[in-house]
Amino acid sequence: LLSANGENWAEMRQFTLLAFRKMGVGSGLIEKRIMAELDGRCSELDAEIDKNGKVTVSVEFFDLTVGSVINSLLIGKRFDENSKDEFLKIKKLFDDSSETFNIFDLNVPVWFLKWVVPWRFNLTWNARQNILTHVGKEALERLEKLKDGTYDLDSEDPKDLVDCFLAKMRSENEKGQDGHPGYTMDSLKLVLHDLWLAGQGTTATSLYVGFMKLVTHPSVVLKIQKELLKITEGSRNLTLQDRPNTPYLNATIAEIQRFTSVLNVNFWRINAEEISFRGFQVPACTMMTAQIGALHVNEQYFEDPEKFDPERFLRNEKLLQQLIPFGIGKRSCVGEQLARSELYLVLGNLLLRYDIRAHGTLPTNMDVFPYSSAKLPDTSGKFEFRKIRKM
Ligand code: HEM
Repeated sequence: LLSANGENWAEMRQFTLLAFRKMGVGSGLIEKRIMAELDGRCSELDAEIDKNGKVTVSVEFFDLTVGSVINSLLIGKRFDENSKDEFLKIKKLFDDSSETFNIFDLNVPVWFLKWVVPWRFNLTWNARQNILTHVGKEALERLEKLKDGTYDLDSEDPKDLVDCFLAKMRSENEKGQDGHPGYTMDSLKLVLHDLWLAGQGTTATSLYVGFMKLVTHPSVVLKIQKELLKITEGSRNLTLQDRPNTPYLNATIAEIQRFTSVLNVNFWRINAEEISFRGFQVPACTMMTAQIGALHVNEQYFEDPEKFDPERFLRNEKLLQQLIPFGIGKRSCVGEQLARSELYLVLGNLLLRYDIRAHGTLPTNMDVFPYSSAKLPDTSGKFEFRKIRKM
């Protein structure tokens, strides 16, 4: 999905979007999955609050919440007490490799990286192999169970993406020569790997950066809480159906996404024909990318871009169209709906349930590796959660 092109990419992208829809992305079903995960994580926090009156929360909380949602959507398992260390280990390896992976690695041939800077190549390679092994193990076990008859697929009610893929693989195999050749176990592992990778850090980083901004802007938090209390009367969770009635929360999420601008560069495009752009003649077949992060701090569109100001999106509703955190066009983010649901439900419901403050001094550096492929904030910041109301 991420690095493929042409027919196979198009097939896998279409499959993924369809599979997400079958599993309820874009409907109330995904809300159930997200809220079940959030409730599970919050009950751990509440147990600590019952004992000590407050709990200290680090970036791990967001990593585990988002990681569990994506893991259960892909391979049907959340990260609980027994498996969370495995997740945090894979995450650490991946974070270490992200620090070095940048535009250089995206541009030079793999053989060059392997021979000239093998340590760098191995860092990235090992991190990716770990994710592949983690998601691949589950897929292979499922296939074995299918073969020995101890598991059956329900293509109308798939448990996760592995179920969707295996059902599709079976139906394509049954077509013989006419079946699509892309549905193999190797493809499944790569699709799982790409979705796990793309769906995890992006959303968790946005939530972490969001709370970093919120604790330093208490007036924004008060406005959100007032808005949320008005519609929920403090007696129920916030749901996706509430979105049209929470303009201030929506604007705050937009401002958080503008600030986070997770990806420093978009994925590559190749122009099919020669184009003229601002006086430059760009020949056909040129690799190009857009810097979304640069657009999001462009003063022409976002006045005083360094200021955290959710109300800019309320003063000018058209501004939302200038914000493209998920990219645009045919290679735009396939996880956009899932990510939007997670940001809304997690941010909104945490603010309804807890009084959230900074714990100690917060780091100010929002991009420790400005030349890496993704924005990587200093994640040493911690928060203090105190209970406002039980849900
Ligand atoms: C706040 C969270 C997220 C942000 C900001 C984000 C951002 C992006 C951006 C900017 C792109 C490149 C778009 C382009 O080149 O035009 C992208 C692509 C992609 N994203 Fe996301 N993403 C997020 C969450 C997710 C999630 C949750 C998933 C999956 C579960 C996901 C899967 C992907 C995939 C597979 C692609 C490649 C699509 C393709 O090449 O066809 N993303 N994302």
